[in-house]
Amino acid sequence: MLSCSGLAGGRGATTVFRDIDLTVDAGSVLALLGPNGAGKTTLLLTLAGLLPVKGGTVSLDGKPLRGGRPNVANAAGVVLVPDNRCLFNTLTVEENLRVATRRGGPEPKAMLEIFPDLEKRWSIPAGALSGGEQQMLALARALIQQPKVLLVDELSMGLAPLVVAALFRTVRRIADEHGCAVLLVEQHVDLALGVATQAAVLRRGEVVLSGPAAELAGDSGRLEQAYFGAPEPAPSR
Ligand SMILES: Nc1ncnc2c1ncn2[C@@H]1O[C@H](COP(=O)(O)OP(=O)(O)OP(=O)(O)O)[C@@H](O)[C@H]1O
Repeated sequence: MLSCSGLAGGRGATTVFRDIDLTVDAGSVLALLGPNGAGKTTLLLTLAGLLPVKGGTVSLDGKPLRGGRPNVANAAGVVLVPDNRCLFNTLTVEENLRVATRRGGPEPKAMLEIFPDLEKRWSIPAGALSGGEQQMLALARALIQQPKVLLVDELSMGLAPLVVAALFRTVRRIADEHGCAVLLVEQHVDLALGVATQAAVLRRGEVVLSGPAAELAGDSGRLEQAYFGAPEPAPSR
């Protein structure tokens, strides 16, 4: 459903990633892994239209998606859950959802089906929620927009592993039940591979390893090498 080919992007005059070929099918989760500074967030922001495309193409359902236009990407069904959540902290849970509703789309209450824990927090400001609840709200605010493609950046940041595991199960449910193509940027490699269909490792702006998530989960050696590069040869005496 979402694919990019030969994609290059970056910040200002700096190219951060290049030659990226990725496809995420409807109903599947692609875990985008890699060390700090590899370019994962920059790639997500580019797919969301928040940073310009410097080369290559992005397409959605086979149709080209013009780069550098967040409103165009969003209207086409690409929705970003940013790593800092970007909630309206002084608005209530319900109000945060209401500002994201679409004409003819679901009402805020419909989100309780998949996020039942938000019900007891319905009328309090988003800024007063726990980190896990805020992340639920950020996901619910994305889901209410009926995304075709969900771009999720470091859902786990600052959260306890048990909370992260529950959130990841919800992400998988969103892919399964809503048919979204999900691109999940994550540092918790094991948790991400546990819910992903496919995975790719980005290092220094290039995809250095990709394949079925279950296959990569069982091959820590290849993953480690993709993260850190080939070991230096031992110095000869
Ligand atoms: N606002 C910015 N202005 C200029 N360069 C930036 C900016 N943000 C990030 N960069 C640079 O872009 C490169 C890729 O950063 P990016 O945040 O995309 O990596 P990442 O893989 O998401 O890493 P992390 O896991 O640490 O968030 C890095 O070299 C970083 O220094």
